[in-house]
Amino acid sequence: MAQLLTEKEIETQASLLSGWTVADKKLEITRKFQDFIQAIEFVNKLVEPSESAGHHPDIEISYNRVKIQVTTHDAGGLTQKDFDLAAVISQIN
Ligand SMILES: C[C@H](O)[C@H](O)[C@H]1CNC2=NC(N)=NC(=O)C2=N1
Repeated sequence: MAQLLTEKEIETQASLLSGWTVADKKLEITRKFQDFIQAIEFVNKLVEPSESAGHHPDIEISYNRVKIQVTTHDAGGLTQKDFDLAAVISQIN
């Protein structure tokens, strides 16, 4: 099982992620798109990297907004897997 990160490690790594917040042991970002179709197109782009990583975000879609939360459920908090996936998601438009 992936190792939980320390508070210091979380703080350091979160500072490198633009637009993400840390709350309740999760990384979170909300992206806003032109419309529902573009929001769904973005969500579909999350499939491949998530499957490749074997690590999957929690996704909430509200019309043109997509809220993404990443945490390691198996470990009960934030691990390196979460920051790695968040960095990949940050590159997707
Ligand atoms: C067996 C499978 O690899 C695990 O259940 C994976 C699947 N995807 C996952 N995704 C996330 N975000 N957290 C996990 O703990 C997790 N576990």
